[in-house]
Amino acid sequence: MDRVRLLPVDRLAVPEWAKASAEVASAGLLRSMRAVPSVVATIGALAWRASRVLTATAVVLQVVSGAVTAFGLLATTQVFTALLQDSPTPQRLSASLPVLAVVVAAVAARAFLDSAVSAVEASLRPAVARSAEDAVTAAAARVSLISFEDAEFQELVRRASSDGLEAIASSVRSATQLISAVVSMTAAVVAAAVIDPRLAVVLALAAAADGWASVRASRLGRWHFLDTVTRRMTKSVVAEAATARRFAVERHALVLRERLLREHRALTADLAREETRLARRTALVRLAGRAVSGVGTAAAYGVLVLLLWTGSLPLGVAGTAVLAVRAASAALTACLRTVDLIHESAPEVELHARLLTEAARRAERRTGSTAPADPAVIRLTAVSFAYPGQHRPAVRDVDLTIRRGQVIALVGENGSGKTTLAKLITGLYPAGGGTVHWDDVDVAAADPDTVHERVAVIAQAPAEWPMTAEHAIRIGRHDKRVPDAHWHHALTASGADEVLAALPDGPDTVLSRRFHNGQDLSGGQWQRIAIARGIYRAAPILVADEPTAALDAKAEARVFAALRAAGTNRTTILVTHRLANVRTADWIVVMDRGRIVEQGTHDHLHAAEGHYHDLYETQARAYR
Ligand SMILES: Nc1ncnc2c1ncn2[C@@H]1O[C@H](COP(=O)(O)OP(=O)(O)OP(=O)(O)O)[C@@H](O)[C@H]1O
Repeated sequence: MDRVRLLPVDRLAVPEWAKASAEVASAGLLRSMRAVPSVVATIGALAWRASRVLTATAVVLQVVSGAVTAFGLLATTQVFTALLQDSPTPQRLSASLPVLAVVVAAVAARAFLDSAVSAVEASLRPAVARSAEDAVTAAAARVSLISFEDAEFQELVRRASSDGLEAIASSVRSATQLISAVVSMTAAVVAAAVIDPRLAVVLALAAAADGWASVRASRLGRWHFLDTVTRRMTKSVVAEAATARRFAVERHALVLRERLLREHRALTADLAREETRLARRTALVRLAGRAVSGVGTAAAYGVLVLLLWTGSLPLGVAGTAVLAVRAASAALTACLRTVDLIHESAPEVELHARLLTEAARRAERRTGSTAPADPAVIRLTAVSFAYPGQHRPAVRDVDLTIRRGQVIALVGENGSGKTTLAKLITGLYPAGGGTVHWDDVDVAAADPDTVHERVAVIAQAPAEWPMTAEHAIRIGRHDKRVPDAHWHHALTASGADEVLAALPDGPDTVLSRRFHNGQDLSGGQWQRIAIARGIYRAAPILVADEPTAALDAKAEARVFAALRAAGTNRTTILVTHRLANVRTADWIVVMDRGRIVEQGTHDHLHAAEGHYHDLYETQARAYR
């Protein structure tokens, strides 16, 4: 069997987000504890916002529960003291009965309060999750368009909406458990200290070892996660390549299925071996923890016996001490575990606040200034633009004037900056340097919605809107009633009329294969729908970015005729490599490596025998 490696697993770098786990894995208990207040505060604030009543109820129940526990323990001392009196048994029993009833009532109350806390937490968790999810979705939806080009921000959105929300939901439980454990422990320690302060020391001894073992085991789990994270990611990439629809045709045609399966199996076996190794090491650590804990508990009881022996602790009090030791031990172990869990989820919980802050910074600002409804002149002055995280500008030092009603063609080689320039002209992307004016309004200072209202875009890779065919066309003007003359024009000019006629339910056909009666379209059919959507939007500025790349010759001719026929009502920015179609454009702008290298009419540029002439002649030769 060949050892298939489509990805160089051993050389893949651990992603940035996973590195936070290394920090958690190497942290000591004190560092873990320092992470707790901020997580508990974040969760508390989210809970308070989600439901004040439930949050307040949870806190009150926890405090009452602690008070009842302490009270119960103190009352137990009375029971023991009554039982251990120097008198006949029936008398001792009857003397202890009233306090015994109090102890039983305290135990019952504690059980009831614990259930109530669980019930409140069960209602609070989904409420917090819902409110956090709503905040994340709203924040991510309201950012400016350019934010979607920023890979780091996109990664933050992705992680805050998956890992972040999960961590918040689980931290609600951890925070409740931590508070519960702290309250129980405080109750036991307070009760012990009231009886005899030396007992408080005894309690700490007994609980420490078990807590150490549980923290150590979870550290092992985290190192294991770091060791295997790139292999897990590779496995999921391979699984996707082996099963996802978007790879299906090439997967079959390239006869890749068995290779992918073999790689998937090899990775799965490798990870399974690591899991087994981890399970073995964890079991050993837990065993060691139990052993040390046993010694700790023995030491605690030893101290108790010593106190009894020396007569410095009455027998009745010692009985209560045993109960307090057990309660505190369980509470301290739970406490350490939850501290560890909270520290572990801290980086993910923190994503929530980070996303909200970052999204607020990137939110489309409202300036109150309105873009002109139908600009007569669009003027770019020394415009430059670099994509987020890129040093090299995609567009540099562009000066350009466009007049209403013109068809402007942007031409040039792949990557020369045509699409980017079209987005700058239409105010979809903000200029990094220089200015874009629509009449006398600086587009950067106008409310983005008022700018977008004036623009229709036929994108290079149009969105395949998963809705009915009719709505996929109407979506840019859903306030208008169809059918009207404009609707028919959009359908016939784009050739979408033929697409609708061929669909099983016509315009009502759902364009998504996720639904049983849904339908997918061919590339050219999707493009016709996108062109119809662009024309139907009837905006004063239309950007058509490679609108006919997937169209047949007849449909292409129809579309270009329609774009040219828009007349003085519409300014059209046409990005295309089909130079035969730009001959009739009013103005041709030739781009090379982000700069405008030539501009003019076809005749003028062709006669100049420069860059445009070369591009044009190369294509024309192929037809001659
Ligand atoms: N989202 C992005 N992030 C980073 N760089 C980008 C992004 N989109 C485009 N670029 C870069 O910006 C430059 C201009 O790209 P643009 O898409 O404007 O070119 P184009 O002329 O429209 O190309 P094509 O003819 O291939 O469509 C290219 O170097 C490209 O690699």
